[in-house]
Amino acid sequence: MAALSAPERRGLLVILSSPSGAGKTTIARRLLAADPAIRFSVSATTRAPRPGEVDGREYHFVTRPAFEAMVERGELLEHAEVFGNLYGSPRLPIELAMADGRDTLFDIDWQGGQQIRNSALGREVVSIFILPPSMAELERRLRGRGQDSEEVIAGRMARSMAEVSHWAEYDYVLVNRDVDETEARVRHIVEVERLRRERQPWLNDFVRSLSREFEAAQ
Ligand SMILES: Nc1ncnc2c1ncn2[C@@H]1O[C@H](COP(=O)(O)OP(=O)(O)OP(=O)(O)O)[C@@H](O)[C@H]1O
Ligand SMILES: Nc1nc2c(ncn2[C@@H]2O[C@H](COP(=O)(O)O)[C@@H](O)[C@H]2O)c(=O)[nH]1
Repeated sequence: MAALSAPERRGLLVILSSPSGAGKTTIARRLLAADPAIRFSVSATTRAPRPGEVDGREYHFVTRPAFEAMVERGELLEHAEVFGNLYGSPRLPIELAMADGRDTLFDIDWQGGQQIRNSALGREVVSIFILPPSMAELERRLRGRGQDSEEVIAGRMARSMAEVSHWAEYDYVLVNRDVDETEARVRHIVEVERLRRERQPWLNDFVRSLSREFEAAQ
């Protein structure tokens, strides 16, 4: 009989969203370092790189016409304008990971989260919204990051409640007070979601084998 080509389990699409500065990139980096079974969806963006950001690692930095051509060719699973720049998740690496039963982590805004949840891949989505402990702390974190001008920080603070207003669309909501605690909670969520029955197709064969063993012992 031909070998089954289906993966042992379906890959998860883990979406992290939050107002800018609440800490999702920090949490995403820690999760990726701790869990080699999960890969990061490197977005395309028209935003300029921040100091230390590397093309192809944090983002694929592209021009607006190049981004628009990707949209035109259907190469992005979702895309949105955020803070005046375009951002989008390349479709091909996500589909390859899913076909292989590997998990993908997204650091995207609510618009992208909504588009992926409403796509054909929506059943595989686990969405997590991260809240700051307070708006004053959010502003402190944006400033403390030391990578954005006062004008950019003011723009992101001005948009923060618009992002927060989508919190109830997410499966899980965490307040990021302590980074170790938030990381641990996100890891627990991923572990538990991997154990959902529908994400373990091999269980059908396994339970059939238990049944055969049971019958043989009668
Ligand atoms: N629990 C925490 N306590 C204190 N500082 C934190 C915590 N989590 C993250 N930070 C700090 O807050 C700043 C913003 O975090 P980060 O860049 O991860 O936010 P973000 O949500 O990814 O923002 P953006 O949407 O702009 O990418 C960073 O300097 C980070 O080190
Ligand atoms: N809809 C999408 N949003 C994205 C994507 N990549 C990042 N983002 C979100 O944009 C803001 C700003 O990010 P920054 O790196 O400029 O601070 C933040 O909320 C990200 O989550 C994407 O592919 N699609």
